Amino acid sequence: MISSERMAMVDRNAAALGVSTKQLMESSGNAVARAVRDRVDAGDRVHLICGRGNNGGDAMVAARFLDEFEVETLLLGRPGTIRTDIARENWDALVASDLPTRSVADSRGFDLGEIAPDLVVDAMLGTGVTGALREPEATVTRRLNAADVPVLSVDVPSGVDADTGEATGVAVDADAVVTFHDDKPGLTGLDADVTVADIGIPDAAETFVGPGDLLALGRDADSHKGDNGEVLVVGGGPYTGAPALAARAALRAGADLVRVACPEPVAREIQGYGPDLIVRAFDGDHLSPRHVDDLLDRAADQDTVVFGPGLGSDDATLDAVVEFLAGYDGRAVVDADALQVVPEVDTDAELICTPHQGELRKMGGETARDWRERADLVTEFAGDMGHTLLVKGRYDVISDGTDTRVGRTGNPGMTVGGTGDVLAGMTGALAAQIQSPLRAAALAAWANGRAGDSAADEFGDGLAASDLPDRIPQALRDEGV
Ligand SMILES: NC(=O)C1=CN([C@@H]2O[C@H](COP(=O)(O)OP(=O)(O)OC[C@H]3O[C@@H](n4cnc5c(N)ncnc54)[C@H](O)[C@@H]3O)[C@@H](O)[C@H]2O)[C@H](O)CC1
Ligand SMILES: [K+]
Repeated sequence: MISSERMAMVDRNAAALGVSTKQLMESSGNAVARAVRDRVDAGDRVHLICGRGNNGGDAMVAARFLDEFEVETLLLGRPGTIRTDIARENWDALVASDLPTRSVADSRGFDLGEIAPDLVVDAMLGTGVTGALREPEATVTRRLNAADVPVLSVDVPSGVDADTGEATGVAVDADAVVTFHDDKPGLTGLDADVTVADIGIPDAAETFVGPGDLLALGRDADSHKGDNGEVLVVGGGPYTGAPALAARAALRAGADLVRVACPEPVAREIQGYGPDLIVRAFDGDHLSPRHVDDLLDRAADQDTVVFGPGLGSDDATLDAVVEFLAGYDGRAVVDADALQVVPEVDTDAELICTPHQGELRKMGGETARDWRERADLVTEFAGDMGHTLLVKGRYDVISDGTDTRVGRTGNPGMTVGGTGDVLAGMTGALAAQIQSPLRAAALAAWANGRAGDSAADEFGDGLAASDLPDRIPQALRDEGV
């Protein structure tokens, strides 16, 4: 089962792996042809009704595979209004091959003819539908539903929302649907005969985080201050640089406001990093239980809290972590020394834990050399814990116990101290902007590795964690393939 949002990410990841959307359309069209052959006999009449998007494109490909039938390909709209290159190229190929095509500017030109065809292929719209069907699709749909002709829908019956199965307006009442790659939630309730066709998308497009996962980071143009998240970093103690690295990474990953709660000596140092960070010191030189109530107040109106960079593992500090998590019910990234107490804490918080493999074992998790084995172990442990895990390694494994992704970016130079703080800060910022903790953590792992790869291009194994934050914006851009 796959959502249309996730399908778009997987499409993009497939393209980045070298399997272009045009190749996927060719496979989709071939799958449509196979579904046609399952329903009608050689010599029968088949009408393909095409929209102006890639759903239409699928049927334009299918038309090349259906020589044994009497096929007509009908485009709803003028060829110049076909919206994608790959659909238009397939339309042009039909015209150039002198295969029977017709295009109608509106529904007046649409009729099923005196003798209705033996099968109509509905390729007007698929996952690209928005709102109630407009003209000419609406009238064509009504005529189709009124006619007594078998209908095979491509990917989704036109007008039906692939995720919900609902239709805002009219929708094609399909007898059969051939959908691609994986079943769609909106198809389960339909009384149509649904076939799922494999269209050659490599599993890697789903398993490995790629540029498609950036689609989770939709940035609406009119977002204003506070929309892209407020992050509180709680860190510092024996280590002063860690909270600053995490905070700068959060800023560079698009958080609007980043506050740092840290011991006084650390605050003085971070103040030196300039005006971008709002620093709130707490007394003493390490986090203790007496600080927890005030921290819970401050955390209450933040989108995410990044807990742990540089806190150290003093007993009082770990007690404070337990008390904070027991009293916190928001979203938090937990990193470094704070991680070891997570399994014992009963919390309503939505946690993203970012251990390396040593810290995972300290939490009671198991790890393995082979990343596939590690992925299974991490998935199981995340499920047991009820939190999202991002386990860092040559291959990062990210899981919420149900879905699991693997990050393959990064390089050995990143074992230098501090890259984990950058990752924690970026995870906090993305988790403040993306609803799914798993998607936020997967994107953070992938972008952190890309920032590290960019730093390694320049500094080799001499890269420092402080080289990473400024490379995050580029790492979060899809430079296309
Ligand atoms: N990996 C895959 O699953 C692949 C799927 N493919 C097919 O691509 C479509 C999605 O194509 P897309 O171009 O994004 O959108 P559609 O063709 O579904 O529809 C867009 C088209 O429809 C118009 N439109 C949108 N809403 C309405 C409306 N309410 N009324 C009228 N017209 C509407 C819009 O203007 C566009 O013209 C997917 O379903 C698969 O069939 C690819 O083949 C590749 C791989
Ligand atoms: K369709």
